Amino acid sequence: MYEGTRVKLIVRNGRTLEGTIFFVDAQQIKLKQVVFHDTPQTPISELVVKSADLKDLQVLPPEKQTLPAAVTSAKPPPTKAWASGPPPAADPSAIPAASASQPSFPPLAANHNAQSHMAPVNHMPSPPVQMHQRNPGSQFPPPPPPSSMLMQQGGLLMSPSVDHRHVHNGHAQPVQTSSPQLSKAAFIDPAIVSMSSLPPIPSGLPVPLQSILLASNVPVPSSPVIHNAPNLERQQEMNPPATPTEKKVKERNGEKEKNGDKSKINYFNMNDVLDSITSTYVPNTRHLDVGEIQIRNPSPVKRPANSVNVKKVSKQDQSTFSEPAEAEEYNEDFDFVGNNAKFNKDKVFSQMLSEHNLSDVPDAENAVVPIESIPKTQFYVDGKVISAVTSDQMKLICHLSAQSTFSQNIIIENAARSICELIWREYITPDMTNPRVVVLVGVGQNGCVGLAVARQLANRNVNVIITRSRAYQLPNESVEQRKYYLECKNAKEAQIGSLPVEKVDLIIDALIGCGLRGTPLAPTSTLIQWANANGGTILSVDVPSGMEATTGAVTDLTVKPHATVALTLPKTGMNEENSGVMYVCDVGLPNGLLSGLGDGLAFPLYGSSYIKRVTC
Ligand SMILES: NC(=O)C1=CN([C@@H]2O[C@H](COP(=O)(O)OP(=O)(O)OC[C@H]3O[C@@H](n4cnc5c(N)ncnc54)[C@H](O)[C@@H]3O)[C@@H](O)[C@H]2O)[C@H](O)CC1
Ligand SMILES: [K+]
Repeated sequence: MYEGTRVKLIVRNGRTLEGTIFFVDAQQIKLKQVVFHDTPQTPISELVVKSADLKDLQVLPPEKQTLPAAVTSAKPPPTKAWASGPPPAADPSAIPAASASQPSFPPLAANHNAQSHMAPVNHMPSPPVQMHQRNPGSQFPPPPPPSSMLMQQGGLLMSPSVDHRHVHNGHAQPVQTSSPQLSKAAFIDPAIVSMSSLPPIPSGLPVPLQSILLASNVPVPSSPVIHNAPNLERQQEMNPPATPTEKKVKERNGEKEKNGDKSKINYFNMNDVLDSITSTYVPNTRHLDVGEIQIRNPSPVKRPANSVNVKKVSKQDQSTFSEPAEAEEYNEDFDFVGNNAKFNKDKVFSQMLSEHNLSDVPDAENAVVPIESIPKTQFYVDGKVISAVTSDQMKLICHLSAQSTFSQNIIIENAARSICELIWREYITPDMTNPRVVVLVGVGQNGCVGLAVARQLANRNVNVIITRSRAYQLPNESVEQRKYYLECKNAKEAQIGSLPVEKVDLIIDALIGCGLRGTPLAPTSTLIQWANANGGTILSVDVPSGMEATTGAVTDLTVKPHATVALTLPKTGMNEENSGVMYVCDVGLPNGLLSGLGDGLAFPLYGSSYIKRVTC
């Protein structure tokens, strides 16, 4: 039943994504139509999230079952940089049009100071409701408010007061009263329950399902989940025959008892849970036969007599507790939110087991996308969060700088100087005699930076050879930068076929940056293969050539660098496996120009250095 359900996940690296479930089992949730909230312009058609990588899961209401509209605005107009060479020949693996859409810059954090470009304090992933509120331009419209929706008012998280005693069509209907009150719910968003706040999952149960369960476990005051307890009673009266899962559960409970373990696994109907969540979000929908959510040792709490947020626990409600008690004990105000952690989660897992016989699940290991390869929007410099950008966002940065009166050659020079700072510190050291450096130069702006690095090194008597992937066809910065380089006394340029076979000391990979389209074609691919085979230390400019900057996707025709210096900001696809040691460098773009990108980006605090180490 949950196949086709659209869900919102928070994964281990703190990122939020939405997708439609098409398969779920103990190890994984397979999603299609996946959109990361921070990179909505780059939807991913299929994604497998390992259970171990899940932090939270929320089932979205039916209104959100469709993929957010793709950004259809025109791609950035061609810049001088893009005119630097014709696109590669038709390539079936070319990046689809969607990735060329106008990038957007969602805010990174509420406390980010855009004007000063100060790195914000690290923050926890925001619950969806708050995220929508913070990002009015978001392509994700907020869902209809759940009864417990949090509201942000005056910097405090507020929960609207809800009186559930109103009844419509025979069902309790939440009615929001006028004055929001600060409530306990302010600190627990029932729509997305933090797993860390809940007790450990019993062993032997399918781990990813805990998220579904936790997400569905919305014991907010007067939740329809609780209201439908009578249905459970009816169900129990009917005493249906035990399902295979139920049998398994009984067996396990038997074993537990034998081993002196008093805890019990309970049986749960997952479909009902998911339905119930939907009904929590969507007013006027039927309330469902969900009464099996159980609370262990629920504790009554006293509330002020005049509180409108009071919910009496009825006798019916008690059947939802795993250890039902005498009616009197609960016939008073009950703190459902406070008792959140006591709800029994196990039943859901058991039901899921029955629907997906785990022994039938194919070995999905190969299909699993490690969470590390999911694009990251945050990295760290000196312990502070900095943003990462997709290739489209980077193109927008390049476009803005190209459109401004600020000279491209200044950016190129700054990038090269910053990279040289690292080279002199780490890669060409005084103990080296006559170090040999090969600079692989592409036809775009990435190549320009390589040419400027080559000049800086040649000026200091380093034995430099450049090799271009292609001759330049238009007058542009590439032509200018090559001319400047060739004006150095000891400048050398080699044809592709005459590159040294013996190991060189350093290879500067400046073939392709964010302008990659599809798998590298010859002769660029030949240069990539040469670099990987040479054995010399490779330093990539901006991104390893041949790597898709947004996703980090690599092929056999991707440079495998020892280190990568990202220009301006790291790219979302970067990690230490595909990029080596990661650095980010200041290219000196005026910060007023960058503020035109919106206030969502956090830049490194460079201090006296122009290049900084980046960590995940
Ligand atoms: N503000 C900054 O940080 C700046 C960064 N810059 C760097 O410029 C690149 C983007 O420049 P662009 O010219 O758009 O693209 P590339 O240099 O990455 O290369 C495009 C070039 O590559 C060829 N190409 C594309 N795909 C293939 C392929 N599959 N096979 C072979 N060749 C391919 C194509 O012909 C294009 O011409 C950015 O990443 C930074 O590194 C700038 O310095 C400006 C400021
Ligand atoms: K590169």
